[in-house]
Amino acid sequence: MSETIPAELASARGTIDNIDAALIHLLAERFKCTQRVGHIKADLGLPPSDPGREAEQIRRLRALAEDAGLDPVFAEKFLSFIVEEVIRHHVATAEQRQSD
Ligand SMILES: C=C(O[C@@H]1C=C(C(=O)O)C=C[C@H]1O)C(=O)O
Repeated sequence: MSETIPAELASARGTIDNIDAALIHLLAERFKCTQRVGHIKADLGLPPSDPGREAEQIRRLRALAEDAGLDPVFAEKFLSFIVEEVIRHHVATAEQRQSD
């Protein structure tokens, strides 16, 4: 089915695609950084998760979201989704270290 997309819609979608690409690159850099943290923790025998640090991040990101006009509940859910994955990686890194 061929349909003509209005120029304004195509332009908005182009911006969405650019933002999504930026998000993917930002997430990739964040995960490279948390991977380093995972190795440091494994070296030092620190636990994979740090609930105190997470509470501080939630407080900070909720405030940033409110200032930016983003739903703070969504911001917290988004952070928790990412942190859950990071902790899974940290557990795997620690287990790998123990079996080496
Ligand atoms: C990256 C860390 O490990 C975990 C993951 C966090 C994150 O992804 O921001 C924050 C706290 C920790 O539960 C850390 O301790 O800094």
